[in-house]
Amino acid sequence: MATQTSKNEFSAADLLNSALTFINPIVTAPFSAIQNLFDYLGKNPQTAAALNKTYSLRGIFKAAATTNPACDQKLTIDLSPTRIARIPSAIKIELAPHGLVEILAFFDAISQHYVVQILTLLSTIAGRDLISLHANFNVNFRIIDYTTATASPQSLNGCGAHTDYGTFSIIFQDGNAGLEMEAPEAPGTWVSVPGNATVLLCGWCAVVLSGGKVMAVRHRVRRVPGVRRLSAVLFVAPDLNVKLAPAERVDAFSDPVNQGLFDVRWFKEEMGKKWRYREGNGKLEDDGLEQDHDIGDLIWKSF
Ligand SMILES: O=C(O)CCC(=O)C(=O)O
Ligand SMILES: [Fe+2]
Repeated sequence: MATQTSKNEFSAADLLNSALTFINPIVTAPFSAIQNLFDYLGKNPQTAAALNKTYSLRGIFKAAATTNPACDQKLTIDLSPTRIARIPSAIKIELAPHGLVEILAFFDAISQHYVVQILTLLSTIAGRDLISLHANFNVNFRIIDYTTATASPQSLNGCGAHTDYGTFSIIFQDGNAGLEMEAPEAPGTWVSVPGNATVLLCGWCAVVLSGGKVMAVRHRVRRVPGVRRLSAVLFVAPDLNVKLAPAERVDAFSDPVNQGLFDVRWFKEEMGKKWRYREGNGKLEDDGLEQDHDIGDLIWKSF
């Protein structure tokens, strides 16, 4: 179960024993800059459209929540290094004073401090070197606005239940509660995470690469109608060409996973299809569950 005390530093034992670890981050997330950037793009739809054109494959600023009541009721901005590299300098210069510079500096500081440190701890647990599987810095920096100006103002659904796809994620919150984790010992029971906590949790890739020694935790976000909540998430995943397989055969894993038939690129795409469906068009309550069932079926052996 989760440790309730935040720590400056944490150990492999903390990660091993908790589905979710509370951390006391070296810097706090710049929520006024985050709010500025959302507000600016909301008021300047031409800039938002120009920004999205630069990464049309998956988008950068996703605002479906304001038009489509059937999706998660939030806005997101994805600032992965690949996306940032493609944004023309004119747009970067326009957005710089509206939060972009501060937000990127924050994510840089956080990833420089934590990525290798946490991969080192996870390597101890996994009994294999995970750092070499993360050589290409396959990360995403996401900011999220659980806005009140939403297509479905009464909806409680901010983000449906899911397990992150990658190795680990660090979630920063603005003080407003809403994040919930599923109790590992009582599936279906949701425990709220305090709104001012910063949490570290692991995803599917960590489970598989560690041969099941690292736990991933299902989580979701409930909205409070009328309350705006902001969060910032660092997602860290293995390189896209890494084979999603344990170092040694694990009986509980499916044959394709044990044989190394999937790579991270394929897995991300597979999860992404279901994710986009949910973010864009899905039914509200249960599709996170469905997504996890489908992914669980790929990974675990069926008995
Ligand atoms: O906004 C949050 O607190 C968590 C978001 C999340 O779990 C995700 O985007 O994967
Ligand atoms: Fe998540």
